[in-house]
Amino acid sequence: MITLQPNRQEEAESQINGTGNDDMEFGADLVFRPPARFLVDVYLEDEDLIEESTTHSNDNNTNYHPESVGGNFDLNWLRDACDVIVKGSSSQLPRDELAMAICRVLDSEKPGDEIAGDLLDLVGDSAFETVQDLITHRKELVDVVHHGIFVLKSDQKVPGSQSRMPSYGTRVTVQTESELQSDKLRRKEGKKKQRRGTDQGNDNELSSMSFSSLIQASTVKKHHKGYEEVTVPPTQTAPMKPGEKLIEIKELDDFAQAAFQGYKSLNRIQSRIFQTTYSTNENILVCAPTGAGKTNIAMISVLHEIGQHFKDGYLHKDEFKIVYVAPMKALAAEVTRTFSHRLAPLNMIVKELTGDMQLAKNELEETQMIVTTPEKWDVITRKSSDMSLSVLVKLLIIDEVHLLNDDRGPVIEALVARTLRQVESTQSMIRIVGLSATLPNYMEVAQFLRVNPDVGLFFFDSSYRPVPLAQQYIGISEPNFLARIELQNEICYNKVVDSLNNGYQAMVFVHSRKDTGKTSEKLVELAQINEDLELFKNVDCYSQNSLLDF
Ligand SMILES: Nc1ncnc2c1ncn2[C@@H]1O[C@H](COP(=O)(O)OP(=O)(O)OP(=O)(O)O)[C@@H](O)[C@H]1O
Repeated sequence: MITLQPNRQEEAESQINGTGNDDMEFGADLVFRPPARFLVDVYLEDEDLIEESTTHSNDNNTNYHPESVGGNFDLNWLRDACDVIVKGSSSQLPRDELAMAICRVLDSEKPGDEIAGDLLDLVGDSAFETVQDLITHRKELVDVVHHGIFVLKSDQKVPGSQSRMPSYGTRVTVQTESELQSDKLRRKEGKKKQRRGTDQGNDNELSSMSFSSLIQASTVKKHHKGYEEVTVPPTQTAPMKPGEKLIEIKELDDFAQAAFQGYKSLNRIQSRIFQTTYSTNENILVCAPTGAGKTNIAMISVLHEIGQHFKDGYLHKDEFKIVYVAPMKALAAEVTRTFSHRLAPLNMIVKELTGDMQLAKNELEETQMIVTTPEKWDVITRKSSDMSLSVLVKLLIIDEVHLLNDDRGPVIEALVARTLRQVESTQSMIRIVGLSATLPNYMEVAQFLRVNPDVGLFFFDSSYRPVPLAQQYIGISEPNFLARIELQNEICYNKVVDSLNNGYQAMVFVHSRKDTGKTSEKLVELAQINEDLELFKNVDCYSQNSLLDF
């Protein structure tokens, strides 16, 4: 049985990211609980193989729709969904025509509730659940469509570049009933748009493209001799919302500005969480992609705590302690350095307390911010005999809280539980700030940290990355060991050269010190053979090691 119920995560996300219920897209608050799923094994570049490897558990049953592979709602998922619909005869259009028509509807400027009708017209009532998915994942799909258009357009701009799709013979314009229907639909959409006087932009581009070229352009898998390359395109940056602005450092209190020397403004994520983090005592959980600037979020919460103890222009340092739990000793050392340096103008003493760095009793007393690891803080707080330290803790920052799901989870869980018990038994306030990478179950983690999801939960997906991230994965299938290493070095060399030619730098990580020497020798050898040595010269600093010194 299919159950539709309000999706708490979507609901929370819309609140979190600042869209009120009024702006919520139709269907965004509904979650699909799937019936028994069937698997779709997708091989991206080879059409024949796709046909062979796409398996359905029940071809006669049209009342189901494909689950996304690995949670990705991309053009491959759309093609599979259309395949199911076409096989179930609920659409007159052939699969790719249907997929393209859906792309055009999704890419239109209409709001969610309006496109629902258009989508149902296209796919038929029996594919209602697919329409739900299309609306819920509209942004992801539109992003890949735009990426495909971009790739196709840039291919066309390269002089002499060949079309990615082979062309077969002459085009014959014999139209079937379904093609006529598709043309009619396109004309209807065009007329509607013209009437509205809207810019046809991508829509025109989409009309002149075939779905197969679009899917190829946004293809994630390429097959080369001896290896495969999987490309994950970058997620488009979420546009600024109306009224959204970056908070300038000069707007902060004077003492807070001292900790942000060298910064001009908070970034988007920091600006979004600023009010709750700096002006309230709410527990917070921030889930954001790597490199999003979570250290500064911790800093804002530290500054809030400092602000609480600034009285008559004097910081009452003996009234409070801040504990920062970092997942590893090396990170604890780095955090200690950063905070120590940045909080020095406020006379704050920041010390590391880990297995490597012990603190004497008097050192602990004069420290305001303790940077520790989960295990160390667990040991310290377990000693109920010595509560003098923990009673002074007013702020507990837990970095990388997603490790709750890891081996270290039970330790983090224990220290959070102990903190919460202390809050209850002493009726004193200890604010908890959780920082994490993007978590799928952020609602549960928020609940565990006693974060009010309406106020203190902030979830930012990869569209909020300050620098969009494109990823390429290469899998070498060459079975012979030596040939594999040879090929690996060649691929590495080509990637490095591409990067340097584009004006970027490149960093190569290998497994061991020995491999470092070997790999750099190989890169130099290849640079000599290809007469690329100039590219590897370190023009900025001759004295430092360059690849050619190896
Ligand atoms: N407001 C800002 N303005 C300019 N640069 C910033 C700002 N905030 C952070 N950065 C820079 O962004 C980079 C990433 O920040 P940070 O290391 O805090 O990210 P993170 O989210 O903690 O990443 P990770 O998940 O890898 O730990 C750093 O180089 C930092 O100096």
